Amino acid sequence: MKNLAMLTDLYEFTMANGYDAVAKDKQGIFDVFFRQIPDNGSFVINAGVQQVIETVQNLHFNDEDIKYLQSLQIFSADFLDYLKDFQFNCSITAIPEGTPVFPREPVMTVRGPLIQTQLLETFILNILNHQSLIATKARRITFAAEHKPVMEFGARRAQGPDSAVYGARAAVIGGCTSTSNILAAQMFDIPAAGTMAHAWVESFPDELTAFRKWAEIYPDNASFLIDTYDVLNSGVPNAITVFKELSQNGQTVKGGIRIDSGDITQLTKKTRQALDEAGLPQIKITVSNALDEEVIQSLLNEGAPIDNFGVGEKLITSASSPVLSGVYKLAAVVEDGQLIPKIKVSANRGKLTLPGIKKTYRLYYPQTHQAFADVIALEDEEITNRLTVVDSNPVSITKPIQLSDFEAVELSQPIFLNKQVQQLETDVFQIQQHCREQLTHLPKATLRIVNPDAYPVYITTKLAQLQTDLVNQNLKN
Ligand SMILES: Nc1ncnc2c1ncn2[C@@H]1O[C@H](COP(=O)(O)OP(=O)(O)OP(=O)(O)O)[C@@H](O)[C@H]1O
Ligand SMILES: O=P(O)(O)OC[C@H]1O[C@H](OP(=O)(O)OP(=O)(O)O)[C@H](O)[C@@H]1O
Ligand SMILES: O=C(O)c1cccnc1
Repeated sequence: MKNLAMLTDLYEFTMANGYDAVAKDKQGIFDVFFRQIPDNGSFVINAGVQQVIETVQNLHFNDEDIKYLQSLQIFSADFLDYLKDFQFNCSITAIPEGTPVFPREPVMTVRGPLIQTQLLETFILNILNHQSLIATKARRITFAAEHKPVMEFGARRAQGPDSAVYGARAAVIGGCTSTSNILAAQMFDIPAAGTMAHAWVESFPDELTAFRKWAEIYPDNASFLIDTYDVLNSGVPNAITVFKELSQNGQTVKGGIRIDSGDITQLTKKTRQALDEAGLPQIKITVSNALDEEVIQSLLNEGAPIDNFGVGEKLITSASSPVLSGVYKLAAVVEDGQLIPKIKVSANRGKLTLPGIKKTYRLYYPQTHQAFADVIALEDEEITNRLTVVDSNPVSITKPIQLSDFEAVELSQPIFLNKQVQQLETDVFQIQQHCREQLTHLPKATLRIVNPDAYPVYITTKLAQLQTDLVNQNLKN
């Protein structure tokens, strides 16, 4: 992971410089959370924690950085010395990657010297917002694909190299099975997959020769792109001819075809029929062309016989909902050993923050192990089997609710403590498996991609009281 120490907004540096001058010993506790879910979904798939940890482990300011900051002529010599000898000294708890998370739940909490916690804001949000956005989109797309393999094809349309590489990682967390992006495949141990481009077909005098040459080089698993000229009148018959030539020695040939334009339902139905009639039922059909969860759902509803999907631009850019506005908010400071909860009260009541150090619990029915709500509590609260809670959404006006007979599982884990990485799953397919497993416990109506049911996220009455007290106190000041 690159050193992202300088990937921060100027105001983080000016505040850190100020803390160095007037609040050197103060500690800060910051929470990362989301308020709104992309595509009117009901949850986000948490992703990017590993890259945050790799970044903080490698955080330093080199001579060039110090020289540049000095040239701005706004930072004290003391602060620049502090940066020169920067020793990362914060602790981080986080909800594991792949976990579905809901609005207002702290997905990551950073605690440490205010000077440091402040400097981390921008790159932490940059990493978590990006990867969680793409993992969430990938979950929608792979859910629509009904567990047929989805290959990530987006590198060429991603918004820059990092988005291609880390987007491919996030896409796998959200459910993709492979990527065409060789760098991401190499870095994260993801199967590399692909077919061929129109250029291969065009580079030969005719399509049949193009397929034959490809089959000579890749006889064990040839995948032909059949829409360069005419799918049904040229692509399909030529592919069948070459598959038959390949199987002349009596072996069952493995392979596939890809269709990348036109009405995919009609073309795949006719292609499937022709392949089956030619005795080639094992040949797989892959489709691509600006696919997303809506198109995929529509194709499968129409009964299109598709084995694999290749999905690029709409996935890697989360085109239908390209922003995840996760935020990093101060929840408390520690001054002279005393914890002081903090709150942001803005004109927009929806932006009211949750003060104090908190824990998030997922509540399950003990018999079915189905999750029915999450609760955010203050860290020292005991979550017993009887609990009075209120809606966590500050704009909703509802009465307190009694919850009983549940199993509560805390979602966050210590990830980085005493300069050491604690529990951190790094295998992307293990993370994908965790995601899949977690989703099986959520209500079916919450998983829907169109108009999903909102999943309840509550706060304890103690936390609600602290929030109200701090609002009143701050309005008085
Ligand atoms: N049966 C279908 N139902 C819903 N959407 C479909 C269906 N078949 C194709 N699509 C989608 O419709 C969109 C437009 O398809 P079309 O073939 O017109 O694309 P195009 O980009 O104009 O073609 P080309 O890639 O050849 O330039 C694509 O997103 C494609 O995936
Ligand atoms: O459509 P996506 O979901 O991004 O999938 C990847 C696209 O990339 C390739 O297209 P190419 O770059 O050759 O462009 P074209 O299909 O628009 O001609 C491929 O043939 C797919 O159409
Ligand atoms: O291998 C493929 O078929 C592929 C790879 C990237 C983009 N479009 C298609």
